[in-house]
Amino acid sequence: MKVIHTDQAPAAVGPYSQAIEANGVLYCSGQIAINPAEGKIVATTIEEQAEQCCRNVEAVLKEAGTDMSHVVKTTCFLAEIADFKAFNEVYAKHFISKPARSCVAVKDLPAGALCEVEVTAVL
Ligand SMILES: CC(=[NH2+])C(=O)[O-]
Repeated sequence: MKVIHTDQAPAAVGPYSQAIEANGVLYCSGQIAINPAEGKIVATTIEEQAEQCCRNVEAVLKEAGTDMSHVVKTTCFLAEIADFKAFNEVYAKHFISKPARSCVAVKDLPAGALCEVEVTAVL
């Protein structure tokens, strides 16, 4: 088991690692739209936040030596299901290989985020 950490993605906001590699699988924690340089969410719209989430995911994958094309499953959380279409438009630009996905709306997300993206990748 190996802990993955990069300063190019936000530091954890709770007791978890950015990702854990185990048996050839990379389990990534959910990414909210924290800008790693600012240490806080600066994006305001769902499109901007989805973009930042995807960039954060990409940074963690890169640190682990992989990329979006190796993602096999994602779980996406939205604070508002009304954002589904706008979220999808940004998401689709990043997850070209269309991994399996579950997308749900939840009551609240950490730090008041509008969305969160969690991925699992095969190394
Ligand atoms: C943001 C996140 N992944 C968490 O567990 O709070």
